Amino acid sequence: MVFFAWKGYEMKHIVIETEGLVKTYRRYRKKEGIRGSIASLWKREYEEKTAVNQVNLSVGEGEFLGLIGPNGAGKTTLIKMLTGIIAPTEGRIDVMGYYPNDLKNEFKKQYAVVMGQKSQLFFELTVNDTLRLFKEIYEIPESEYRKNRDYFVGLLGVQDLMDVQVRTLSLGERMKMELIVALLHQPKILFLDEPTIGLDAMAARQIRKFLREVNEEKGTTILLTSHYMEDIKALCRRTVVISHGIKLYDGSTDQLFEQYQKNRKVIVTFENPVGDIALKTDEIRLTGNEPYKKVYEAAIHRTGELFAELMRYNPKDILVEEEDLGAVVERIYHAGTDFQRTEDDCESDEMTEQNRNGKGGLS
Ligand SMILES: Nc1ncnc2c1ncn2[C@@H]1O[C@H](COP(=O)(O)OP(=O)(O)OP(=O)(O)O)[C@@H](O)[C@H]1O
Repeated sequence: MVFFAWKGYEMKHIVIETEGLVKTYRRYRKKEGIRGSIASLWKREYEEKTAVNQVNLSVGEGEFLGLIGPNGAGKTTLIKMLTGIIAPTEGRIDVMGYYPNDLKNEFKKQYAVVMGQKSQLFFELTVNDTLRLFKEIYEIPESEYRKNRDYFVGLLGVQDLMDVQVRTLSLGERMKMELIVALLHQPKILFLDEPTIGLDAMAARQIRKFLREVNEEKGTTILLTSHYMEDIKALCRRTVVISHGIKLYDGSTDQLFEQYQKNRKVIVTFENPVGDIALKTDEIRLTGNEPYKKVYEAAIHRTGELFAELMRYNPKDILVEEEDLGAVVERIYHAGTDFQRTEDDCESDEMTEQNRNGKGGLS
């Protein structure tokens, strides 16, 4: 694989380091139907799935790192290894001087993990009681607890929700509470797996603002996975892209989008029904066509032209979204293999070596 050096970041004290990290799962496979069930009583068939494959990663203290990749890329598996939930199959892993899967208490007190799809709150308790419970679990002294609670509650503006039962919170409110609970003990590293999943634009924006502030003010190292390019663009100076468990890119987020994001998604709605508005170019494609709504995929440099055309139809609203992650990942993947074919020289050898050392760039 190929690599270009990324000079945009000076690595400070390293808090996460992996070398040749591999996780292979073994899962049971059963053929369909009763015959399959009976056959499996005698002979069980297993398949192996390498979810994370030879990943080298170094994360400096205070970094806000994005981790992106399509479904099944291995992001959650990587986070589970970094937080000690599962042990790696191979490779070296060091998080703040610990081997995470030893699950030492001192280690567990220094990080927090928030998974958008799983809650660690107690649904029957009120928010206040839930926070108190976590104070006890993490053995946080009273004054520190009050100071941290007031700071985070104030920052997210959720003072009015402290006495309500967790089960009555909306999705966005619940995610805010998950973040407060996770940060109460002032962890050095915060792992976030899809924290804005399912949230409306307003709640997602508030959470992004909050996370930026926590990273800047408290110096918390944050590792964020998200399917939303907006999250990554707004928050992470550096991004790692993985696909099929392999690290494809490790470097500047700006550079990633400049080089590999070619299109924008444009969604336009109308008061009155409108027929086809197709532009005669491959660079602006109509991908959704309903009487009151059209969806386009347009090359970034041609969006102006598209807007001009749409304005002629008196649109109610025009929304511009980032391109889907899958297309960007595919482009990175092909860029890597094309480059490898044409520039098989000393420079790329040297770069590949640097990449093995986990120092960043297209791998
Ligand atoms: N416990 C498990 N046993 C067997 N295979 C697993 C297990 N957990 C995950 N996998 C497989 O490993 C691969 C990586 O899964 P993982 O959940 O890490 O991906 P992901 O990048 O987080 O995906 P998503 O974005 O969909 O959450 C997938 O192919 C998945 O089916």
